[in-house]
Amino acid sequence: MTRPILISPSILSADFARLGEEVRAIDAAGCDWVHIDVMDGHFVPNITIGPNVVKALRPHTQKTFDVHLMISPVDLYLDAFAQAGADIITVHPEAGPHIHRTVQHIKSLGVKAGVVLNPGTPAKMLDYLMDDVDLILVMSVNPGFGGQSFIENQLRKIEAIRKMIDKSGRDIHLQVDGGIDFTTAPKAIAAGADVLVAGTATFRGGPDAYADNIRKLRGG
Ligand SMILES: O=C(CO)[C@@H](O)[C@H](O)COP(=O)(O)O
Ligand SMILES: [Fe+2]
Repeated sequence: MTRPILISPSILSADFARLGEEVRAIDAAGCDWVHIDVMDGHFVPNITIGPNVVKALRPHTQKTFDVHLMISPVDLYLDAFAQAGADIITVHPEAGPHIHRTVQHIKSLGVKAGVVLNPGTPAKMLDYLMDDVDLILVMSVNPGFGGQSFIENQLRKIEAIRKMIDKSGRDIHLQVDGGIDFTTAPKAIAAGADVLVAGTATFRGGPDAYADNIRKLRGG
């Protein structure tokens, strides 16, 4: 089955001194979504941005803001990211005590809810979330940094989750994040992913290269 492939560039690899311009540039270059990595220096060993920056970026594009929260405890900050303009909020089950409650909370804010699995987290933990999630994200690196190498055995997890989604009959995006480039993108798509996050591979070469990079990642 062929499904549309969406590209969500991670702005972690953008020039942070010119973030608004960078978001406009990837929008003009044909990205589908904008992936925003939020890190707290506690859940992951890196610190990035908070809701104020998301809010400041919101006027620069109308594309979907795909916000990947790597913060713990996560529940305290869901409202702030929704108010800042997130369209999708994706959370790690390890970042709070009650993942089912966290998913309901996100949905109650009128935002789509994603759940993200670290490389060591099994697909099985999704069993009782399939009725509620809008997106499942498979991390193909350990979270915290851009520019890491794709962990090949996550392809098996993507295949397993694709089967779970098809069986559910629900419209759930299957996203993959980490080490996605022109070699690994086709493997992730073949395994069943329909949304590719790519930081390094989108922003490599500067603004003149973004459109080409996005087109190649999509398989065009
Ligand atoms: O969430 C993360 C890392 O924790 C990612 O979104 C990275 O930002 C992806 O970067 P590349 O591997 O594509 O460079
Ligand atoms: Fe991410």
